[in-house]
Amino acid sequence: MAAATAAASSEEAVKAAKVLMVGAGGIGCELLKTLALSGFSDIHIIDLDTIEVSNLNRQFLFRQSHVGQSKAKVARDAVLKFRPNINITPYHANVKDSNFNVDFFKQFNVVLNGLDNLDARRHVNRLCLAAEVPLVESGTTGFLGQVTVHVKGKTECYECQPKPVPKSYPVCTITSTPSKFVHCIVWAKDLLFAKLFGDKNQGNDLNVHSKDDSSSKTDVFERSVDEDLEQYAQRIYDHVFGYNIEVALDNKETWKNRRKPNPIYIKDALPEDAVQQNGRSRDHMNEEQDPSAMVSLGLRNSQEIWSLAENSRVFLEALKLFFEKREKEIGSLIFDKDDQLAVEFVTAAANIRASSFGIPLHSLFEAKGVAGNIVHAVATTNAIIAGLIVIEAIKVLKGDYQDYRMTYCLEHPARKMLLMPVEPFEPSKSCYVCSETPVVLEVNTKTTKLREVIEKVIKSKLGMNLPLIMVGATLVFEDGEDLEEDEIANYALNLEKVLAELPAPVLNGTTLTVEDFHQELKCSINIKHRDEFDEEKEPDGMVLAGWSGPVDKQITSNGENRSVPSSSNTEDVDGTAEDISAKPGMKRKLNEILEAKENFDALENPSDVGSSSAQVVEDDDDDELVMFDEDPRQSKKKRLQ
Ligand SMILES: Nc1ncnc2c1ncn2[C@@H]1O[C@H](COP(=O)(O)OP(=O)(O)OP(=O)(O)O)[C@@H](O)[C@H]1O
Ligand SMILES: [Zn+2]
Repeated sequence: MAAATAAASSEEAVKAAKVLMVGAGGIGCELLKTLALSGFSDIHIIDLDTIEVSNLNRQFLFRQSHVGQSKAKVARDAVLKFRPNINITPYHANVKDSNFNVDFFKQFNVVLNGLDNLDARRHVNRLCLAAEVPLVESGTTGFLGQVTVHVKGKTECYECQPKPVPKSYPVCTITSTPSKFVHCIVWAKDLLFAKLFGDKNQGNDLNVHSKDDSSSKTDVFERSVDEDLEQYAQRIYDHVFGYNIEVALDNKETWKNRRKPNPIYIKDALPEDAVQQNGRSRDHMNEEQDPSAMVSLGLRNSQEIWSLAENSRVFLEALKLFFEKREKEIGSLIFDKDDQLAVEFVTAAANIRASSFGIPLHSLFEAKGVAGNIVHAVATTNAIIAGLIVIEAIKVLKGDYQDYRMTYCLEHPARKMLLMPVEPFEPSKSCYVCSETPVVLEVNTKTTKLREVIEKVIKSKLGMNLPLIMVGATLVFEDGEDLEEDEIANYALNLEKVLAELPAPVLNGTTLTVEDFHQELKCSINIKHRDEFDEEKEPDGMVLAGWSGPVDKQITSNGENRSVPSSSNTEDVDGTAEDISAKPGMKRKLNEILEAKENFDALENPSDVGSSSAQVVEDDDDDELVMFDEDPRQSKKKRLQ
């Protein structure tokens, strides 16, 4: 649907508009209210989630009695109470569902995002481009926030600019030489928790060897059928905090210039009778309640720092509770900051490890913040951002593209400005999403299987869900539900073939055409053969150039990238608030405007972009502040005229 004519008044434009809101969370609730109060009368809302207790502090359209119900539907009902004559159409669904296709998007004059994850944001960006519907995109992280406008052919799209890569840690720091509490948390969460309760087939760098390795091939983390749970919990404790540290100490070189860790065995941390007594009061626990080590141990204050003994008790108890009360989930658990028992386990494990390495211990509340990459949401920021979304939406509806602004909400006023408007940029000519520019993939075509290219590049980096891959006129792979059996078998064979041996061989100079019909995105990948890759620097064994998307990773190096699972209610790392630092032109402008050092810090660190709970708590003092240098690309970049 074409934007209204430039001559339209704001009021007329608003009245005539049909808008789609994606996300009815922290920003979404504010946005729906502001839209309704601004005169919008045809609003559609998509949100896949149901209301949780933790949403109630800021998602003010929801009440305790709504917990468990669809956010989109409850938000609609709440707003209709004070604006009964408007139309609000809720969809309790994932925006990535195939019925929300290009035709669906085309019915709207503007799309407004109040999302909390990169995956969904990219998807909406692609559909808006395909449907030629303007997108107003937003995100907040604590006090920081931003609203950006994306109009095909006029401004850059959401994916034109690279998003900063979230902080990653070398695996050896995590597994062997932690120096900060966050390193212990990553170890406890991504290695130990994953090893004990997650998918056993997943790679894991946790050292699981025992000294007489040659004789014992068994995984020390496996619980044998007849092993008493008490014994098992103590054995794991002694293995990871005692034995593994002793093994690490054997490597004298490592500790030449570092403080040596102390191995901790359960007998040192807890007197034997305390081990026996542990969790004794559990019998009084309410069976209805979710199992909690804190409850069964009578620990009440999540803001208090537990002693080593208390952490040890929580560790043993939490481990036992997982096996006793949540056995069915073992093998498929993924750490979730809202899973109390998981947070208790990770806090205790991180603290015991921190004790060993002489790192200060932290409370469960703090540990949860670090583990969940939580920056506490600020309702006011969401309200400000929602207001700005509506302001930009009205400009879009009126066709006032000269006046579009990307607006950044800062933590501290600089030259009395708390809201900083910046003119949008033109679309990037090298963006594979909104321009036809091919990307280049350097890969060893003789050893790399098609499956690896699909997983590591096409799905993970290019963000395609259901790709179709052509080499010249030959279709080598297709994903989707409507395939014939022989096609499925044929593609399965191709997946396991190396590129050079595909029915249409992929060699140096070959161009792959990749298409995702659902996203209506088509992209060319030019192949460049390379024999060798640096395992440390290029762990994927392939390098994608001309790609500007972010990578959600927590641990890098020695061959492994670990993805942070992306889901709507976790804190996907993505780019909004930090886009600021990623825009070279903006940097210069910011440099002129901002003086306060805190503003620079604030802009460099936030990571999400989620509308509320966002991201990466990064207190790394060795994190260099990226200074606002002149970027050579800037001279080529033009402001929107
Ligand atoms: N793919 C998607 N389709 C539809 N809605 C989505 C999708 N991804 C995320 N959302 C919705 O976007 C909203 C983002 O809101 P917000 O950041 O406040 O998150 P939240 O899950 O409500 O809160 P928190 O993450 O702090 O617990 C959520 O309501 C979420 O359900
Ligand atoms: Zn683009």
